[in-house]
Amino acid sequence: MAAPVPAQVVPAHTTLPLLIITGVRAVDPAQRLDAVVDVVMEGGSISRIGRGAATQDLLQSEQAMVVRGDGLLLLPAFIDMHAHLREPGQEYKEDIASGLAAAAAGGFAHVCAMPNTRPVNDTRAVTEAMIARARSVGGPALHPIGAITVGQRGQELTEMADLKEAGAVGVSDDGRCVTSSAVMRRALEYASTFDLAVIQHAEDHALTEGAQMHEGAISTRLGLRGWPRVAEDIIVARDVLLAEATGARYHVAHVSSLGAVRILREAKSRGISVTAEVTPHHLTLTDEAVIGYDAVCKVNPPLREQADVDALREALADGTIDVIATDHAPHSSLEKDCEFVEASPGMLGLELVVPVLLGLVRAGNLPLGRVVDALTRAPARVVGLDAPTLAQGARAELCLVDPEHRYRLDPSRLRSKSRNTPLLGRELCGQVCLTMAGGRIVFVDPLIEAQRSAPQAPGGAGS
Ligand SMILES: NC(=O)N[C@@H](CC(=O)O)C(=O)O
Ligand SMILES: [Zn+2]
Repeated sequence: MAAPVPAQVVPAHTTLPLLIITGVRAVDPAQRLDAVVDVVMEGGSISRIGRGAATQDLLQSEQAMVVRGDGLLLLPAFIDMHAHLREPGQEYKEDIASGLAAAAAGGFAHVCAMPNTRPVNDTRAVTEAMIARARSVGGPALHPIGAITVGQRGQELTEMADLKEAGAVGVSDDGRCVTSSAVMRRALEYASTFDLAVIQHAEDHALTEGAQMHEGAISTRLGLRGWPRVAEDIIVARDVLLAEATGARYHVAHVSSLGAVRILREAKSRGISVTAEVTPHHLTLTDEAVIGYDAVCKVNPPLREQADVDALREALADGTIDVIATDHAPHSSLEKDCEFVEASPGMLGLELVVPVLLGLVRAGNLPLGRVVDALTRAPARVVGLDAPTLAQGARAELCLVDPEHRYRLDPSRLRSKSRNTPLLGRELCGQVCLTMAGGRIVFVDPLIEAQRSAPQAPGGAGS
């Protein structure tokens, strides 16, 4: 049955008329799905999913491209609600094209771009320019996040109505904290009239002046100025009170401390409208990584202690932390191959999410379904996007992953323009083989393509 329908014409990149993935383990928390199925995509949408969905007729169709899914995982494509793509203004670190290429290679169909660009994205013009640039590039969709305050200077609110109309999906002064309680209160009130999430970079700057890393035994030993946990906790506590007082939606970026987790848990139990995100690096690394003064491990907020890592994992597992976001923060060798105290904070994230998080799943720290939810439905709710899903009829936005593929991370593999990750040269396990966004293929791993594109049925290799 089910003869192939004529392919719809979809602009840019590739939409295969008939793409079939057979016998793949599909995990989609939106449908409570975790089963081995066939998935049939026609004209960029999922037309059939289930056991035996790939009928002989379909498999033998002239147009069919068949991928054997045995041993692979099929997931809804991810949304990153926190990435720094550096365009406009710092294209030597990253630009929208390289950032979106990195996102596609990482399994993402949607990327939210933080506004700490040059100029700051605090106007309709910058928001529109970023979206236009991303459309011309193709690939994953870009959703700008506008600034909360003009120039991210923490004083005067931006024209949020304009930003929203231009396509911004949230507001943040990320990189800087909105430290004034009065400004934060007005920001929450104003943003809530447009249903924009206010995303806080929680750092009491008065407590972090000159800070290089987490404040603790290791910072003392290394003689580096520390950023104490309480600098994060104070802001989260204050903002929770402001969210309660205003009834507005509040989101904490890159939570790193066990104190912030405790405050968030209590706030949620009292029904306050707060959400939070954690990065893969804060889920896996501690301040011990800084011991060799390697600037690649300098990041804001800083890598903390094992007790914080444990609290973050637990919070993500129980839903106190909603979202996994990369905080992809590319920097060139100019900002990183220098004295630790001179280096800029930040590390890459987009291309490393799958191996890092599968490591946690494999070690029994987090269930796979929760990880997928935190990369899809949870961020979709915060920024108001439709979450990718593997449901029948849905536009194909998915990623195919080889969870057992082992490799050493070679810098030449990275699509990002920058190289600032402590994982370079490390052995990783887990590789994205294929990403689809907006119904189109936006990434195919060349190695895996060669291994897997052999047609299964006569006349099967459509192109
Ligand atoms: N995370 C970082 O260490 N750096 C970010 C800013 C930020 O997210 O605070 C950057 O833009 O480089
Ligand atoms: Zn930040």
